Amino acid sequence: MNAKDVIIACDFGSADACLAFLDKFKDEKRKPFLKIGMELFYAAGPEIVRELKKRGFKIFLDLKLHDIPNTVKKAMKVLSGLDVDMVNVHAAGTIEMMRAAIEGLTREDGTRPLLIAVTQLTSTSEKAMREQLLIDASINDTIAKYAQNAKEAGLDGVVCSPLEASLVKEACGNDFMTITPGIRFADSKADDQVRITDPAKAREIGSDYIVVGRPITAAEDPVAAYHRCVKDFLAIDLD
Ligand SMILES: O=C(O)c1cc(=O)[nH]c(=O)n1[C@@H]1O[C@H](COP(=O)(O)O)[C@@H](O)[C@H]1O
Repeated sequence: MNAKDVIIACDFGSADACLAFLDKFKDEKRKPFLKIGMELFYAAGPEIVRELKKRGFKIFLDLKLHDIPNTVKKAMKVLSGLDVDMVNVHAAGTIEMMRAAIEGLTREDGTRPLLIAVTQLTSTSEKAMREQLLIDASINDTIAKYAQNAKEAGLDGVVCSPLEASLVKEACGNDFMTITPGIRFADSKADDQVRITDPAKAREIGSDYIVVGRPITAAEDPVAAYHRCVKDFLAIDLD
């Protein structure tokens, strides 16, 4: 069975802001799994990744690569050297691009970080997909197909909304991982997310990892919000 965890999206504009946020978690028994996305990586560079690895955090480096296969392969080789735990690409880059990503990511000793593919962003509605991207298939069929492509390329799983976790498992098997942003507590606002649900429902549908940003980072008490996610998603009481 896949490991399950809550990943905090550290979407901050500087290393200092991120480290100040993480200071709030310094007395926690459970070290949170962290996601570093474009904002923090572009602001603080690889150094913030090294610093957080040195502090013992697991890191999902979310740079959503999407380019020609050769470029993705070479970029992945660089990211692999950062010793992160998980990285991602856009499945829309094709099976060839995803295969190149794995090649670049695989180190000389055969090890590599987990590689997952974004299917359709959780901010995309079926209407936007149809009218702007000219994809006529349903969201569910599109996600199942992109997940199958990712599996065929040899990836470990996909990013999708928690609402689609069970259909990905049906299409690709239980071991194929589902990493699911688009998490909101029933009493929090959706912001720019469209395909959302709460941590308890994500657990019920079968997500392996939930990715939670603003409901934790913008909360009055981020540690309490993290505990709430862990309790609802993992049934572990940290209080
Ligand atoms: O790849 C991702 O992590 C991702 C894919 C996706 O489809 N939707 C999505 O929201 N994300 C990321 O997940 C995080 C969600 O943040 P919040 O909306 O603040 O919880 C952000 O850092 C997004 O970049």
